[in-house]
Order: sequence, then C-alpha cells, then structure tokens
Amino acid sequence: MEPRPAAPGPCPGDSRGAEQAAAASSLHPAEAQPRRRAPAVAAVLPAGGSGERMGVPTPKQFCPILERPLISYTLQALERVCWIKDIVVAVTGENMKAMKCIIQKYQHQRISLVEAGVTRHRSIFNGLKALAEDQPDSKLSKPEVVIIHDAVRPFVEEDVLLKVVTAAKEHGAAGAIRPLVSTVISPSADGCLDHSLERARHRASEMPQAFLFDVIYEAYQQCSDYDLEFGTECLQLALKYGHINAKLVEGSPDLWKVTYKRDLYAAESIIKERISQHICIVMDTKEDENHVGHHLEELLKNELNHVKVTSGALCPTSRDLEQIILEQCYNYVCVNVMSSDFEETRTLLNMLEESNLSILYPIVVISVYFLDYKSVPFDEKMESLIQIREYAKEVKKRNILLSGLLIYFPQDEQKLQASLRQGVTIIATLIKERNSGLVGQLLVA
Ligand SMILES: Nc1ccn([C@@H]2O[C@H](COP(=O)(O)OP(=O)(O)OP(=O)(O)O)[C@@H](O)[C@H]2O)c(=O)n1
Ligand SMILES: O=P(O)(O)OC[C@@H](O)[C@@H](O)[C@@H](O)CO
Repeated sequence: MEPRPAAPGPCPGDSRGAEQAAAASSLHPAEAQPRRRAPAVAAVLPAGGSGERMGVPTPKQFCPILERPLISYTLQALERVCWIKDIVVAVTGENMKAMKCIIQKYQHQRISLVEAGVTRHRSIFNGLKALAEDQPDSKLSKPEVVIIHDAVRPFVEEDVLLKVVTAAKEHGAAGAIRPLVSTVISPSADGCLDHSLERARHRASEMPQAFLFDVIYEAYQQCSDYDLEFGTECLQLALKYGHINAKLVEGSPDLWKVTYKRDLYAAESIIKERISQHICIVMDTKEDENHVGHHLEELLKNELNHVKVTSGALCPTSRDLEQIILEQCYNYVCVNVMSSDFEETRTLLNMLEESNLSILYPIVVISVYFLDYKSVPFDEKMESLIQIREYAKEVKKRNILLSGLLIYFPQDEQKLQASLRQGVTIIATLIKERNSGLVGQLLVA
C-alpha cells in the first residue's frame, strides 16, 4: 500500500489553475483564458556548495534532519508539485554518488543530476545548459519557464511556486521577497558607518525565483566572469543582461535558507512539529465506549487541542486504519487492555511496514498496556513486555520508533485520571521529540 503523495494543487493553465494563476498574477479571473496552454516548467536546484558557514565537514545540503539529508526535503517539496516536469540538481562530482543514493533511497522522481560549478551562478548555469540542449540521449527538454531554487530551502510550497511561475510568464522574471529583519548599512572605507538604507523601502531577496527560460539562459551566456564568480542574485542577471525588471512576489516566512547550524535545528523543529499534528489511537474495539482507551483518547484530544486525534480499529476488515495510514499519519498509540502480548502492536507494525510510509519520516508507535501488574506474577508479564526491546530494534531498521507505556489498571478513579494524564504527557513527548534513543523503552505512567 503505497502512501499517496499529497494531492497536487492547481496546474497553471487548467481552468482551476488559470483562476488561481490569474489571482496569483493579479489578473482578474475573467481575463484568464481557462484553456491557456500550461507552460512547460522545470526547476534547477543549485546544490554544489560546501556549506562553510555551517561549520561542519558535511556540506549542509547533505546534513541529516531526522536521519534524512536536508536536500531530500527540498526535492520532496518540489515533487509534490505535479506541473514541474523536470528537476535538475547541480552537485559536485565527489557528491554525485551520494546524491544518487539519496534519490534511490527516498524514491525521488523527475530528478536529473549535473556537475556543479565552483560558484552558485556557475552551478545554476550548468543546470540551465542541461535543459537548453536537447541532447539526443537526454530525457530533458527545454521548458518555457524555469524555477531556480536553493537546495537548502526545504520549506517551499506550491502556492509561491505558482505565483513566481505565473509572474515570470508575464514579466519574464519573478522572485520571492521577504521584509528585512535587520537594517542594511553601508560602511565607509575606514570601517565606519557611511549610511544606512531605509529598511521599509527595501526587501530581502529569497527563493524560489522563476524566469522565461530564454531570458535567464541568454543572461547567463552573456554573463561576465566577474558576475559568475561573485554574483549572488539571478534577478540582477536578468536585469543587467536581459533588461527585465523582475516581478517581486511576497513570500512566506518559511522560505529562509539553511545557512548556519541554528538553521538546521530550526528546520528539524519545524519538520517534527508538522508530522506530529495527527495521532491515531488503535484499539482492539471501538464499540465499548467505557473502554479505558477511549478515556485516554479523550484526554489526548483535550490536552493536545492543536493535534488531530483519530481512532482506528485493528480488526482485519478495518478500512479506516488503512485510510489513516494513506493520509500519512506518523503517530500511533496502540492500546492493549489487560493483555501484554504483542499481537495487536505487531499487526499495526506490519501494516505500517507494508505501507512504506516510514521511508520519508520516522513513525512513532507507542504500545500502551493497561495492566494490573499486581494480579499476575509481575515477572511473567515483564518477560513478555521486555520483548519490546528486541522488537523495537528490529522495526527501527524500517524507521519506526517503537516504545512501550505501562498504565496500572484498574485503579481508583482519581489515581487512574492522574495516570492517564501522565500517560498523555509521555505520549506527547515521545511524539514531539521523536528521539530514536528512546526506542524499546518501557515507560510507566
Ligand atoms: N558552488 C556552489 C555554491 C553554492 N551552491 C548552492 O547554492 C545554494 C545557496 O548557497 P549557499 O547558502 O551560499 O551555500 P554554500 O555556498 O554551500 O554555503 P557557504 O557560503 O556557507 O559555504 C546552496 O544550495 C548551495 O549548495 C552551488 O550549487 N554551487
Ligand atoms: O549568497 P548565498 O549563496 O548565501 O545565497 C544565494 C541566494 O540564495 C541569495 O543571494 C538570495 O538572496 C537569493 O538570490
């Protein structure tokens, strides 16, 4: 059961896309020609840098976030956009093999690789050359519009891509901008303040940018060596060599570039937060409303009010659990009442492994045991519960983080409520932190 990619958004040129595209390019929908031919769109991702400012040996585009390289998140973001037909990535020769492994491991599609240059502009130029020349054995063809996007900007959404592409089709070039956070100043030769720029009248140039292919390709072909060596702004090349004043498109705060180590931590926190928004409680039955698992479910909903909590039954005919997996839920709480065996958890884990859902993000599975460990010999129960350690080690290889949670049951109502609240706190922490160091652990609420 393959997880479906997030449903693609509007395509520029189709009726739905034309209205959205018209809205994006500030045309009135009535002016949009719903049957306007969709422009052929490709993307070039410069990924040939060394990441000096990150201060680590690994170039930042290959630095791991949740054990997956940063560049893979950017590729995933662009692949979600159905109307980008080719994605050309410029990497250095020494990283080519690593890049091919990433493409294979994370099942990236529509990716072509070219050799990076010694500067970002040269890397981009190499990517454009791969698109420009219809080499006989190349599956690439020249697009009408080309997106240029840094490989280290993972949080790019379809709406801003649609906006810059639509604007580039009309103006020849377009780029995302953001308000300045700091004021820009110009120092004098002796290192003192010469003058400062009025912050409100200036913007930061971000990515993505988009160009009519011929505009930017001709600009690069005319580009001076100095500009290729020291330039940092593609929009400026379109202006200087193509006399095109790019359309500026307000972008979202998420368009920032991972540059320093702090940016990597920030990116990991954002990703963790995004995949923690949906928790599925899996119970052996949904009918018994007094089922203590439902009390846990209600408490989770109340305590984690920003999180979607759904429940799925494990019975073999259960379609709802399959649907929840297809909707890409990455957090599962498997409730076992008065049982310490693994059958239900094992069934869930098998479904998750078959879904391949954990290829892109680690899945958290918490096996909750409501157990009156006074009623039966504790060592007998512990013997079966301790199996979680070995089992967790096994499923970790499939990027599934399994841990256990013991809640003493039955117990008097007040103590049970306290245990349930503690259990919710533990569940929320395991999901939020998604720390592989806790796999196989048996925690007690
Ligand atoms: N010769 C280069 C240099 C940079 N880039 C890419 O351009 C993007 C933005 O550049 P930057 O943030 O400056 O990356 P680095 O040059 O790697 O960073 P640093 O300046 O800290 O070394 C990155 O995806 C980077 O991999 C590239 O393709 N080829
Ligand atoms: O200068 P850097 O290589 O860090 O960044 C390259 C670009 O992302 C940067 O110049 C943006 O302002 C967009 O042009």
